[in-house]
Amino acid sequence: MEAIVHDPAGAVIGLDFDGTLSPIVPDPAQAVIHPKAPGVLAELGARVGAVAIVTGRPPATALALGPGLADVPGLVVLGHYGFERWEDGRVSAPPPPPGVPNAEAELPLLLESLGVQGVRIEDKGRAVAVHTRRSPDPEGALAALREPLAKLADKHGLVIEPGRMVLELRPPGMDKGHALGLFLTEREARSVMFVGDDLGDLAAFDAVRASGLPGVTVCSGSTEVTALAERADLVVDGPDGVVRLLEELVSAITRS
Ligand SMILES: O=P(O)(O)OC[C@H]1O[C@H](O[C@H]2O[C@H](CO)[C@@H](O)[C@H](O)[C@H]2O)[C@H](O)[C@@H](O)[C@@H]1O
Repeated sequence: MEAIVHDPAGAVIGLDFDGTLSPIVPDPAQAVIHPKAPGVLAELGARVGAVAIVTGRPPATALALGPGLADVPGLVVLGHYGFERWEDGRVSAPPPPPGVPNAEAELPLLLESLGVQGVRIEDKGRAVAVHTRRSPDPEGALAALREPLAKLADKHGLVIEPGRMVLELRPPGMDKGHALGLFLTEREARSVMFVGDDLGDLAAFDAVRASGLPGVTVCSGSTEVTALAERADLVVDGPDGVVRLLEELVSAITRS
């Protein structure tokens, strides 16, 4: 943290979206960014080298669920685990993989045959997520789906990304660690902080360590996922705690 405060122009601040900047809610479409997050990110964006949101969401969705984010100075959104990039109002991305619509077409019949209740499909364009949070038995449904969805993903050249009451079928070849590592190199970062809450963020924690830069990994803590807290330098209390930490960081940079 000291390196970030003393040389903010060299710092990259990476943040996950759901569970980190946006509190977890039952319906993914109803998620909304913490009301104080866009403001504090704007303060930060004006002071550090770069602020990047690294998320499993498509960038357009993260921006729609985060009104005000588009005004954060220099913000970059690395969405779809890094496959899609939003910057200066423009999205760049490789062509969408054909495996996703094919797998998605098979999902309704597969879910029916498994008899799991209350499971929701989220069409994400270049990925498809199967959510169990609103099932009567979210953990049980997740366990019942793990193997059949892994087989379906494999059949269509996709991989499974596990998360908080969700299994996502997405193309291989990218993760948050790779995305963050490339971004740190591109920006010639001299320090880094990454904040996340879910299993997909572990790769970004690894990228912080692998960069060899002075870096800090922060877990947006929850009772749902404990693996991240065990690996983090710092654990804060969910999105409220993340916002407080960012406010403290802005104050420390301003004072120094
Ligand atoms: O990388 P992230 O920004 O953390 O995105 C990961 C997934 O987040 C979303 O699902 C999660 O948040 C939902 C809304 O709070 C919640 O209902 C769900 O249980 C969580 O898993 C999103 O819907 C997925 O597409 C993202 O991949």
